[in-house]
Amino acid sequence: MAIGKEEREKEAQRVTAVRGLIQGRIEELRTTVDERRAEATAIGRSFWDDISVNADNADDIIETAASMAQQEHVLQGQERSYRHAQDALRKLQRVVDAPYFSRIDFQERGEQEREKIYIGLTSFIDNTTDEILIYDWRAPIASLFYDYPPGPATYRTPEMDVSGELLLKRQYIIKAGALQDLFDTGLSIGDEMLQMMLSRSADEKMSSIVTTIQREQNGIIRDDRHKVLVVQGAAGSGKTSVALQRIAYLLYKYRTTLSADNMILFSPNSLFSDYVSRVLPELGEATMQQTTFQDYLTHKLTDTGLRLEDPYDQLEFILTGTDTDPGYTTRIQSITYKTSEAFLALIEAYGEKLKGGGIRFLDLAVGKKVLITGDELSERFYSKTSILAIGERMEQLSEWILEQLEVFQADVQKRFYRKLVREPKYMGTEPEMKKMSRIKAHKAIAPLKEKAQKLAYIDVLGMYQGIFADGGLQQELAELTGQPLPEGWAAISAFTVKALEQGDLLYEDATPLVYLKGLLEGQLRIGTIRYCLVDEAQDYSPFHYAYLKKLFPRARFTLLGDWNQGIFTHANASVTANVTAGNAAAPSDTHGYSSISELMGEDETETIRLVKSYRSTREITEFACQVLPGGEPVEPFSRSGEAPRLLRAADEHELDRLVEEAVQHRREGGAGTIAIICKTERETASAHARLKPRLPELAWIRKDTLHYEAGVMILPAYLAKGLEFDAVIIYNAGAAVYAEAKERKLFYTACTRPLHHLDVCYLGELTPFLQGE
Ligand SMILES: Nc1ncnc2c1ncn2[C@@H]1O[C@H](COP(=O)(O)OP(=O)(O)OP(=O)(O)O)[C@@H](O)[C@H]1O
Repeated sequence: MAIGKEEREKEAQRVTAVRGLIQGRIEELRTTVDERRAEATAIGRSFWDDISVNADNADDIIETAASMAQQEHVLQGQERSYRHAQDALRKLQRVVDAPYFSRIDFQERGEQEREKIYIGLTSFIDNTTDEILIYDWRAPIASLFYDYPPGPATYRTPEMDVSGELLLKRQYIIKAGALQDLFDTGLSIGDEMLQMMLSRSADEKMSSIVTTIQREQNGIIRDDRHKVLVVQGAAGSGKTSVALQRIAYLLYKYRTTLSADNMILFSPNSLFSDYVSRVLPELGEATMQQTTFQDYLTHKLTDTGLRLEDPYDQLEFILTGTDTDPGYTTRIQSITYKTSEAFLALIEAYGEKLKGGGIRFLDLAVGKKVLITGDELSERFYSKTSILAIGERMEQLSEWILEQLEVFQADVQKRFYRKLVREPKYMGTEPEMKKMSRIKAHKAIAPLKEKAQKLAYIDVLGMYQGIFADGGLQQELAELTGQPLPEGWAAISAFTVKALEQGDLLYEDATPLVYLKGLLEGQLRIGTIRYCLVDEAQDYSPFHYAYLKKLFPRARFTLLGDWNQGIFTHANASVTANVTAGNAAAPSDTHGYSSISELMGEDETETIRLVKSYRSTREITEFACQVLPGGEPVEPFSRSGEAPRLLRAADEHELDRLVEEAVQHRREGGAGTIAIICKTERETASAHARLKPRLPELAWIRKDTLHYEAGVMILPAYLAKGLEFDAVIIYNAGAAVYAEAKERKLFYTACTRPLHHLDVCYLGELTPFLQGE
């Protein structure tokens, strides 16, 4: 129903009035902030003036201490209230130009009056009337807006469920403090508004979806019943958006007990982290710990001196190699086994066995002089039977080593001193010589102390290598786990030992090594993390999940992925089934999430599907879906656009020309971000070299690129994951490039990146994935 002129006027006046009140509050808060800042600084300055410092007798000392504690308390209080006022000010400054975006009218059952609830990014109360002029979108009642069409509706509060009738649902477009448009919505959250949001151009940074969250998304954002939430969401169904809205929601709901430090979000790469970095500040929340699993591994393995491979290089290997390449099959088998739960069980069995013996210790030496031998350390470690965990025993050993090192240091110092005294050329005074010998002794022993503190005297690498080099140990571990060693074990072992000896730590070895290290060092748990969110969850192996669960024992998990885009799981999925027959841990290509739920504990895991895809036009989504017949269901959003174009080239020269023309065409059509997507880094490099003279502005996105700007860019499909562009040009969708099973999902991922336009260029014959094969 159209909204009458009078009603529009009223709404426009309300916007102006509320804005005026917010502006007034902003002014008040500015003054408060200035005052509190001044007070806090003044207290800091006069801190010592107001304290009676007296240390004549015990009573005076106690009094002085009490006085200091009191002053400090006042100071902390002042600082807190200053920060509080500053936060409030920032929040209001952020919303003053668009104070709210929707309204619902709700009549609670048994009540005569309808309540008008205006919803915005942050709540706002009129100080004189105590009326809530704006509700925070995360308030319990606000969920009515996201969950129901007009009619009967219920929302949940911490105490109870509240039912009633939703009488009106209205949306506003407010810009620069003025009402531009408003409309009432019926069924879902205004198709009109959503259409508008989705028709926009892609940005180089992601935006929040707070004004148009859909019901199924809202359920995930607000879920607090499940310990593990697994979301299988189609490409473009809003998984990343939901993850970020959920973080903001949790920070609001548990604001007295939860801070951003208690949460961690694993993103696929730094480029992606940058892409999503604007959403939380836009929602008024502090950004949180955002990391990649690779960063975590690097941090844990800095001291090993090994060259750590990154997952993209591993993927590049998988994609560019073929079964006929020497060592290819072995590496695939190796990856498969090392990412499985079976290998995790083997490492755990190893950890158990080490309680009784077998830990390898390194000698602690200064230059060639060994101070404590590895054997001595081993003897000491295993001399007493202990009920303590390995990590705790290791800590005790570390303390003992540090004590020994103190003794050595004193000894070394004496020797240095004697040497100086005997040295006729040296004419220093006694205190000078003492000081000098102290410094020298400290310098000599300091690296060993650091080693002891970091437990770097454990030969973790040697022990990990032992799993592959020591036949007796292998058999023992296989028996302990009750699982046979995988197919191709001898070749896998030789291959692993060779890589380690060359100083290379392959990606598939990194997590197991860190895990073994954690078992030995006892530093496996990070108890402060209460929420762990994993985006692109399909790219993590069963080993990763088992590891994350141990790493964050107190955390609730939200794992968001699309097993249609599981390009990393190729090696896990296809071969693990053979290797660990009977072991359900390996994600099968289409049901990865069910095995995750087994891993994380079925009773505590809820799996939710998001099938509606919002990113691309209907034509693009339907086009992409033919690539994966029988894949996860995808339902396109009803936004129409131009059909994807198939552009055939007879030779490479023509291919370059076609791509160039497609770029020009899209640019003339107004596309702001245009991505040329290749299969691999190798293909990207050569395509970039050929296209650059034709397109001088072409930007090459690589795995270490930290952010990108609007414009024309070229990148491999696996880096385009999670990102979106106005127009995508597939560089070469020829049968020579995309034909094998392992390339299918990669191709699908590339096709699902555009918002508005997709051009599929190809050389010679078209990929069978688009010919219904
Ligand atoms: N409720 C919504 N309202 C407005 N836009 C939405 C909504 N849900 C998703 N979108 C938009 O759809 C696009 C895809 O969202 P997002 O990147 O979160 O999806 P995804 O499931 O993580 O995608 P993929 O797995 O393909 O990377 C984004 O532009 C996002 O803003």
